[in-house]
Amino acid sequence: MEAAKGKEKGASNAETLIEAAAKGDIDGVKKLLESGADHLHQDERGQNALMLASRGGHDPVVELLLEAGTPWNAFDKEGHCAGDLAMMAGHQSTIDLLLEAGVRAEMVLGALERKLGKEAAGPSHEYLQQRLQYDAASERLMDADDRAVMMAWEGPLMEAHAHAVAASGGDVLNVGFGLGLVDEAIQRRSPRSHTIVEAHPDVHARMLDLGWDQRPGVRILFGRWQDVLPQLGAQFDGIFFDTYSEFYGDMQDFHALLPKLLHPDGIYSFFHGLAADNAFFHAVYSEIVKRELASLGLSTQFVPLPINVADPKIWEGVRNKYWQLDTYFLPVCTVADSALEASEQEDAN
Ligand SMILES: C[S@@+](CC[C@H](N)C(=O)[O-])C[C@H]1O[C@@H](n2cnc3c(N)ncnc32)[C@H](O)[C@@H]1O
Repeated sequence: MEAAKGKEKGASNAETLIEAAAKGDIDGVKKLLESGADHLHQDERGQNALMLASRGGHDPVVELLLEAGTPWNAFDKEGHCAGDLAMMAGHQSTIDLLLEAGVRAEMVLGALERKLGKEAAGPSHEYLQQRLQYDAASERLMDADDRAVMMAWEGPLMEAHAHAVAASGGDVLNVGFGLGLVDEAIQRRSPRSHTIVEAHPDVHARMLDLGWDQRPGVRILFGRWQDVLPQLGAQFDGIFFDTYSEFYGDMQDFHALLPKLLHPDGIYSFFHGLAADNAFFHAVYSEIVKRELASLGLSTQFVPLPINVADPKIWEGVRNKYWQLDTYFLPVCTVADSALEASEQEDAN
């Protein structure tokens, strides 16, 4: 009887906490947290106190709940996290608070996972042993599980990536051939040299069938970038990276090669599909990758491009609807002025 009463009181305290958070009642929220109210509790719509405080733009309450340990990344029943609700309501300072919390949490988690070697046995090797299929119109490259490796709707994005990394000619490196969309767009810009790294035997065979090894300035390096790039000893004016079935940790490893691979005046870009099934998670990962590239001496700008892949026909027969958002943030990375100054200073000494 006593236990049941305690449980009832706990539930009603948690509901009161949600109400106080929704109103931005900081004193009420403080008192309820001190009395042990459950800040993880979600109401019938799946919303918790942090989500409601975020929707209302009540920054002091949001800060308090984050400090109390409410996770930034819980979802309500409609699939929205606190950051999505703040974004929908247009509360910029609340978005910034949640973004910072998300970035910090994910960076710590990522570092921990890497330390524990959780990503070591990645799916990449499995992928490289599967048979791939190009459809008749060359609009899709599918793996053996009906997952799309690359789709033609990305054409305009690939054109924009090629423009970013190859507009001024020079020596260009592309990692991952897929449908060859970005490589066609790079070729149209007549680069001095055009190096393509591709690991999958079926894709490599397709490249040879299409005569890519005969194209002007083209050099094909067949193998995983992890194996072929470290010993390359060349610098590029433009680099594009777009692989498949790899972890974020692989991308971090690739980025660690950039100080060697990228010419000081060069431009780096990558397919930015990080956490692309949720707008707020995507923003968190945009910030994480930007900070990590900054630690390698690169400065990143994201160029927003509208994108519309809502038509279900586009995804017919595809198991992985890997894009859900209406804006693509195209990354353009250059060597930061501070990194250039530091290297000039080193040369002078
Ligand atoms: C998404 S597709 C690239 C699409 C390409 N940007 C285009 O414009 O069509 C990814 C490509 O990366 C290749 N790939 C995957 N892992 C790789 C690795 N570790 N090294 C080199 N290529 C890899 C895949 O076989 C695939 O051809």
